[in-house]
Amino acid sequence: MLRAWSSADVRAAEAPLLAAGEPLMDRAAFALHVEVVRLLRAHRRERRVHGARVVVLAGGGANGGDALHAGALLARRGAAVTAVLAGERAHAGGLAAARAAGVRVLGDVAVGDAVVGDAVGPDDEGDEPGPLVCDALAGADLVLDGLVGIGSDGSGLRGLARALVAAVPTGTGGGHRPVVVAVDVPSGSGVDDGRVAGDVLRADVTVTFGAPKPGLLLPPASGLAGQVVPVDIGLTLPAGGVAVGRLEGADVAALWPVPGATSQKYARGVLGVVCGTTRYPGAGVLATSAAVLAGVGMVRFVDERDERDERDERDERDERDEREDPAAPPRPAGPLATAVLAARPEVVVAGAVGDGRVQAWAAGSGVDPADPARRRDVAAVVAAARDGVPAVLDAGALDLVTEGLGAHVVLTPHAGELARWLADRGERVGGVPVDRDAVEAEPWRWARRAHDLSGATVLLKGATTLVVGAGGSTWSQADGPAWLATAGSGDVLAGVVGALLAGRAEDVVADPALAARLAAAAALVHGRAAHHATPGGPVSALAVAHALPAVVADLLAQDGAPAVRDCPA
Ligand SMILES: NC(=O)C1=CN([C@@H]2O[C@H](COP(=O)(O)OP(=O)(O)OC[C@H]3O[C@@H](n4cnc5c(N)ncnc54)[C@H](OP(=O)(O)O)[C@@H]3O)[C@@H](O)[C@H]2O)[C@@H](O)CC1
Ligand SMILES: Nc1ncnc2c1ncn2[C@@H]1O[C@H](COP(=O)(O)OP(=O)(O)O)[C@@H](O)[C@H]1O
Ligand SMILES: [K+]
Repeated sequence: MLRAWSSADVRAAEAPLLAAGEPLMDRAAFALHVEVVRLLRAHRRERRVHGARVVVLAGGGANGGDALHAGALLARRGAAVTAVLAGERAHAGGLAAARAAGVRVLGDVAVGDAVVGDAVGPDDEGDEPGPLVCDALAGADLVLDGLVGIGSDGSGLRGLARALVAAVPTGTGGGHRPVVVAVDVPSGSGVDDGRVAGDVLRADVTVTFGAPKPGLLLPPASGLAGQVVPVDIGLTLPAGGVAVGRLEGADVAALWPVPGATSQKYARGVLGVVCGTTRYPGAGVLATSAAVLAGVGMVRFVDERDERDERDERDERDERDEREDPAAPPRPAGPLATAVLAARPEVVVAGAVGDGRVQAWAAGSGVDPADPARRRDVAAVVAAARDGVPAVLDAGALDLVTEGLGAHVVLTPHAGELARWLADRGERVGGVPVDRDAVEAEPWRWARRAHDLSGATVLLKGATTLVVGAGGSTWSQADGPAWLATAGSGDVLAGVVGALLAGRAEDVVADPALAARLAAAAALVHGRAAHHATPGGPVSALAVAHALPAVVADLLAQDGAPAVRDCPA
């Protein structure tokens, strides 16, 4: 499990060690330079550090200090290092180390009595990089982004720092692009909330100290961090203070409901499904297939009834009452259930919500809000969920969700659906109703808001899927390829979430916080199934469902014990 702590927790953990004179910055810089050495060896044709051209972008705080110290270590190993000072001051120790190691320093900042360099800013403001800086960036093998770390307020870089980021070659059109290593965090990104305001240099690797920060796991900032490499600098972080977590394979294996030798299908969990309509049966097929293939004990699929069916049933019941005959004859499957049975013959068809017991529900995928009969079934599921039955509510069930649900209920909107749900409840940003762009700019904020308003666990789908559960506990999963953005893949996810809720229903009722971990586990398996179905290529939703058994088997075949990859390790 990867866990992120807030910058406040990291600072609090640093404070006593700094007071005791522990060389935290030396540890950070040493680990940073080791990672840069690895990258240079991997990326340079010459496979060595000697002669590599490295540019250090250094802000005026300790983040710049880390970068300058690492630059000094690289220079001592023969790299040609140029440091560009972006602040009105520079980290004195880092600058001294860099100069002593032969780093070329460009910048206009005053350090002590001396003015260092003259390479920045042909204009009066000094916030345009000069030609020496641009040349260094154009020829760099690797750029270290040490402009600002956890000292940033996330409102966007300013001044020369912003201009330097804009001057780093992006490689568009096949041009040269240096490897970019972010120091602690990509400079200027929202360290604690994942916001991105203004330009942030996209990193290939972020070397982060003490613990990952939430912004490295939270979109949109997480999309700019590249590979996150946590470095242990000896901090002790508060055990209960994790701001955001990310499950890994072993954690999911430990959560997965696995039958024992004496298990039977009912005890393993029955999932009731109200997904799809006669007009759009696909969602019924996909959600049901996914639940079966994720290993649920049994699926009870609630068939769609139109008004004529309901009239016939009423007449038939009245006739039975007259005959005093209590036994209802089995109802033939309608067109929707027939389509589902054709794909999954093991499914049991029910005539209505409440016909037969279930441990959990999956409802709403592929249900059109304008379809009154199906919506009544969905509403019955929402009522059951309100009464305490674990449930996953998707798409066409979301607008029936109001406040006061518990965290045993998992909502699975995408950004557009979440925005609509919030806007319908009067949520506004900048004076206008919340829209998809607002949710995509601050997905954590709005997923938490939806959790606060509904009481439910909220799984917000996207390239990175966020889950906010009881007490605001947050999981961030980025396990699937972009090919997973294909019609019907959300229906598959609903089926997987449902299978897990059914398989662990008793545990979820006892501890609703578990629902968020199960939902995150479902997202991981869903993403991996897409990779597994067609490695590197396009994937259909049904193929994702069909890959589930193999992915689950792979996970379970690994050591089932959760590997807590904590930081410090
Ligand atoms: N203490 C230690 O031993 C250890 C610390 N560690 C490291 O310290 C980092 C935290 O250092 P920190 O607290 O000095 O803050 P930091 O992130 O450098 O930012 C302050 C500087 O940024 C500037 N700046 C701010 N906003 C800006 C903007 N929008 N646009 C442009 N500039 C902006 C601000 O400028 P000013 O506002 O002063 O003009 C100031 O110069 C942490 O992330 C980790 O890397 C690790 O090595 C572990 C050991
Ligand atoms: N760029 C992406 N990379 C990886 N996964 C994605 C990406 N975009 C969307 N997804 C995933 O694809 C699924 C799409 O679900 P959804 O939007 O409900 O589609 P549908 O309604 O067609 O089933 C979600 O699980 C989401 O997390
Ligand atoms: K940085």
